[in-house]
Amino acid sequence: MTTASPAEQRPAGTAASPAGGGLVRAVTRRHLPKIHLAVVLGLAAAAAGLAQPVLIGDLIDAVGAGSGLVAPIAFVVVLFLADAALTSVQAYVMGHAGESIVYDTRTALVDRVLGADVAAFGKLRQGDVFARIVTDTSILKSAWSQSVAGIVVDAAMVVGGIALMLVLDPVLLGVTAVCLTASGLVALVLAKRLRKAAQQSRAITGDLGADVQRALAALSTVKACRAERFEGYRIGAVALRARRSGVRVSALSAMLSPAMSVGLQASLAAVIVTGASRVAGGSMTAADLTAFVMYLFYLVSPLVMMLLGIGQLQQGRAAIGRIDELAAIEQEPMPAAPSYAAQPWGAGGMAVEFQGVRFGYEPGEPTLRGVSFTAPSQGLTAIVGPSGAGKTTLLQLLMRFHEADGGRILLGGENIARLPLPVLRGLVGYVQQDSPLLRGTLHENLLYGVPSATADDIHRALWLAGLEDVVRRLPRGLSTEIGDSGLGLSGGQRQRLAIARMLVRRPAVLLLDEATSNLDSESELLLRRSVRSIAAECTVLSVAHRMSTVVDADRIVVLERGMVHDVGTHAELLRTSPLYRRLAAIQRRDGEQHAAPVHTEGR
Ligand SMILES: Nc1ncnc2c1ncn2[C@@H]1O[C@H](COP(=O)(O)OP(=O)(O)OP(=O)(O)O)[C@@H](O)[C@H]1O
Repeated sequence: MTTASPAEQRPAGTAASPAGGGLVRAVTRRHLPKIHLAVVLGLAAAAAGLAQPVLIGDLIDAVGAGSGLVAPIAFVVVLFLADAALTSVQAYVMGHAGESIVYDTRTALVDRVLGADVAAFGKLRQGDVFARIVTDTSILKSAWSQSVAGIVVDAAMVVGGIALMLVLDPVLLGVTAVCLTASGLVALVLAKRLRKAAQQSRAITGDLGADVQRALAALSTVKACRAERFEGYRIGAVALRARRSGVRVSALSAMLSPAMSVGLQASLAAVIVTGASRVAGGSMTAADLTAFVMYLFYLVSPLVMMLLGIGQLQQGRAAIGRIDELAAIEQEPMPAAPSYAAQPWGAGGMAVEFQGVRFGYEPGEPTLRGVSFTAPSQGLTAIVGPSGAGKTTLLQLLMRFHEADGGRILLGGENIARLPLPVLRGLVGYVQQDSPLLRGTLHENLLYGVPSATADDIHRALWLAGLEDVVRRLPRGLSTEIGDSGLGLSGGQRQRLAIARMLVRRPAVLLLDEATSNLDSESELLLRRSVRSIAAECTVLSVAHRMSTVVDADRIVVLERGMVHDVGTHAELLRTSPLYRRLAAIQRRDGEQHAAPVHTEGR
């Protein structure tokens, strides 16, 4: 086993991917060459487009003068073709850049979320996180990369067009400018509102994702409580808010381009009337008027596109804000190159020692108030106590999901605060309450996180967890598919599979959190045997729910209100610990009615 020094560990809040500076900006910077190429291609296409009215004006002059038409026609055709080719290549390059930005942002965001500090992640709504990773990032393509490049090209087209119109006839340009300025101001106001509406819409979409995820994650509970309609109405209400805000965004977007079109149509009417009188008065040629009107038409598309692009950019900025916010989530301290080699089978366990450990989830509200006890390097140590005593919290501190506020936790004599996280989590296996199984085969579940595990590792883990016979009886064996949450397996089988999955990793210490809460008597007996076998191989620290599992333990730690009350064997504690006797009595009384947990609701 090699370990990295704390200095090599990445401090919380900083990571390989930038958080504070804005993830999207950093990712976009990586793809700037492609965006620049797209802009250059777009500008070349714009130049080809802008030259067309001049050449068509020349063609009209040539027709009027009766001179040769072959060269002017050839120029116009070449420009048309060049314009079309440049535009399509530009669209492809831009699309490629957009997809690459979306891909890089998604993968970086997933890394940030997977590497997040457990407490920081716990404060987020999972559906909203999902919406940010999947939906908000998809907006980046159209609303960020494409619109930025599009705006640059369209703006160049507009500026170029206006310059050429100025050369052709400044008076007509003045008439055009008055009409366009009025509609431009309206468009700017609309764009501002659009940004606000888009921000709201993105936030409501996040709420919707969070609510749908909440209902789906607890579908059985929803059905058991006959709350389908309630959830339907609740989600429907958020969906209605999403619809309303989406409609508002669509309405504002829809008003943007007509606002400009009205200005253009008014300009066109004014230019034709003014231009016709200037041609009649001899101060302008018919060819110049034709070219001017063509420029006006040429301006329509880039102007409208530019305004649409600004609208999209506003929507994109709302998404970028949400993405950057998620990317800034606090990170666990991970070494740059995690290193851990699994223990060989039979290598034995590691002693776990809590020395005056203090911890509170909230400041001023201590959950653990100086916990001290030792779990020897082999055998089963059970932790019992009333509900809310802090049993699960103890295990989570040992996994370093949270950092202790005071005291030390030693693993094999080493302070776990000094162990790199991958090493610590390689040494300690944690089977939490309702350990989720993953959609896929039994085999995939067992190999989860340890693709290098051998067939021997798997068989030994299955044997220790008492699952060998169960798997042998399945027609498809380890290739049997299990659904989300392990649908298709009994509660006991699910739990033992979760334990086997941890055992494949060959941990030195196995933490079982209320691993027998779901089991019937037969499954529980099987599991008790398994735990005994496992305890012969490594340290087992088990938050026990039932007296029957505690009776076997080599050592029982009785926890109450965040403090160790007593430590001993079952027989010793029955003699010496009033609290333990009381817990046992409650369990016995309940057990006569039905097999119930060993803990009581806090006192
Ligand atoms: N993420 C959290 N944020 C804030 N408080 C928490 C959090 N998790 C647990 N607590 C609180 O910490 C206390 C100890 O919780 P813990 O889950 O460790 O108790 P426990 O002994 O395992 O209880 P049980 O037997 O009911 O599972 C409880 O008062 C609980 O409400």
